[in-house]
Amino acid sequence: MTQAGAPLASEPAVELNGVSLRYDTADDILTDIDIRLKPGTFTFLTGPSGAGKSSLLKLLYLAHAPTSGEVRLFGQRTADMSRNQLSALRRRIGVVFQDFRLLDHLTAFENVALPLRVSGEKPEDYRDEVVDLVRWVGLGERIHAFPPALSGGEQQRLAIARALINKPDILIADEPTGNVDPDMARRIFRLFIELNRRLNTTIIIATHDMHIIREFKAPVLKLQDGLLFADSSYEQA
Ligand SMILES: Nc1ncnc2c1ncn2[C@@H]1O[C@H](COP(=O)(O)OP(=O)(O)OP(=O)(O)O)[C@@H](O)[C@H]1O
Repeated sequence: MTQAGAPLASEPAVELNGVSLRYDTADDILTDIDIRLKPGTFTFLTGPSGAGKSSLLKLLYLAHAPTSGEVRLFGQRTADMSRNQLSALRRRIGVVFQDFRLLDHLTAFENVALPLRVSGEKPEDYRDEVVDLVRWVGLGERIHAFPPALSGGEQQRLAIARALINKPDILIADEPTGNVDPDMARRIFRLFIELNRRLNTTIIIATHDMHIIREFKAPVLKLQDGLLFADSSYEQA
């Protein structure tokens, strides 16, 4: 089997083949989903509340395994992987969670640095990189603040910085503008677009926000009753 490493240019970054997901319920939450996303693409995932968006994202960031079908990332079949291989693959995926999951007792700087600290890097080696990233998301003045003292938009941007510190090949964000006003939502999306263009990061964003989808024209995958549809209506906006 291929080891975790740089994606082959010809392989999709994300590939789902006939994926279904059922929790401990009788019915499928997701049914027979096929997705292929090339490296460097930007994709929206939308659909009504309860349609299964978060569940689908969890399959992509390897928090759940599908009930049937296969999930491949960077051309590698994830079902056959050992724990170490899955951990290596997860390090290539940045996730911005719906509820941020920031640690309240750590400063903005420490929250962003945490993934590097956990992987054994020394503060003197990562300090500048963390400061640059915190500035890039517009929180340079708030770098020593603790999350409870930050606004919703500031916490959101801090969660984005933390998801990016490992320079992931894939960024997955679940409703990243759910708690912010339209101006802040636009500002956050500009960061995602810049990241996608500058670093060729593959980006998948679940959102209900049709204004954002229309404004930032990108392919849309729509979930409805557990089925996935490609929606090209953004082209007419
Ligand atoms: N761990 C779980 N165990 C059992 N059922 C679950 C679990 N997680 C989600 N569900 C159910 O799966 C369905 C899809 O939930 P999911 O959170 O994926 O939808 P969503 O489209 O992200 O919704 P929203 O837009 O409201 O966040 C819902 O009916 C939910 O209750």
